Amino acid sequence: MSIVANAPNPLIAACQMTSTANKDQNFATCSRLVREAASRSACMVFLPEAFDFIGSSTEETLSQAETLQGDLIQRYKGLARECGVWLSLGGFHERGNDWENDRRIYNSHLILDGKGSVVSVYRKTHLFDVELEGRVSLKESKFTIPGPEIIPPVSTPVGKVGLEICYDLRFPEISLALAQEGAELLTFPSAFTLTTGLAHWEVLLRARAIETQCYVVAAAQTGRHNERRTSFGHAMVVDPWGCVVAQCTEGTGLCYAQVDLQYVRRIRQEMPIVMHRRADLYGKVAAIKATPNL
Ligand SMILES: O=C(O)CNC(=O)[C@H](CS)NC(=O)CCC(=O)C(=O)O
Repeated sequence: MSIVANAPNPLIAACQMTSTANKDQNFATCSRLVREAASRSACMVFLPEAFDFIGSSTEETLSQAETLQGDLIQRYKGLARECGVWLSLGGFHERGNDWENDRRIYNSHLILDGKGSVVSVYRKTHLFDVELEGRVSLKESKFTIPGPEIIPPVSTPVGKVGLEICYDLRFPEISLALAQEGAELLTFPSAFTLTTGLAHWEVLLRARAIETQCYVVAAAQTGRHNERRTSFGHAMVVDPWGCVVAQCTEGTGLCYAQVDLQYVRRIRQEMPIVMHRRADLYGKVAAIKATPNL
């Protein structure tokens, strides 16, 4: 144990919640969680994908989408300012550029600073189009535009934060790219399905932490959102050695972790995997193209 009284490592909080279609109710839940984290001196709070709402149909989802200038983000800006905390708003249903014509959205992850300014926006690049017979059927691309780019890590009071969302977790290339650009923490705000979460959630998060030597912060949706959607939960923080250092219990709540950037540096020094990478060999893997449906 090394809790140094005069030089505490900054504290972060990862949230877990059950969004419904009711935006006001979800905001009330999130603002309670953020206030609680702030009262315990967390300096950055991470909210999950779809912290704004989870609709029970495509129509309901689209009808509630807003722009970054809309009322909801305005309210979150006020919350960040009032509490003086940085916020990761992981997975906002953002109206796309050509909304009037195509009614399509982005799945957007925003970072707000402690004054309430938007300092970064990442739009989810890998969309969840998955059909597991009798268990999972989601086609995100039906109403979502894939983000065009990876966003460089953002400097925050807890370190350089790389932005991802949920299903991005399954594509190690984006995590490696963010680590290469200097990320010290990777974020995966999520709404993992129960089926895939049981099988894959923790092992994927720990793998991304170990291979990038980053902290991994994964806020999560949990429980039953409507008659058709249930999420896995298990919001957690993993340290750069792959240890789960915080995890939420059942239901709505938070878990806390201290971020030790010295530890990141030490692990990278002791096991310099970046130096050992054989980039000369992997070209073919990175270049694999999607093949048409089998
Ligand atoms: O639909 C919304 O409103 C918000 N978006 C989501 O919940 C997204 C797309 S449907 N969910 C996932 O990516 C689950 C990934 C997953 O479960 C896995 O990779 O196994």
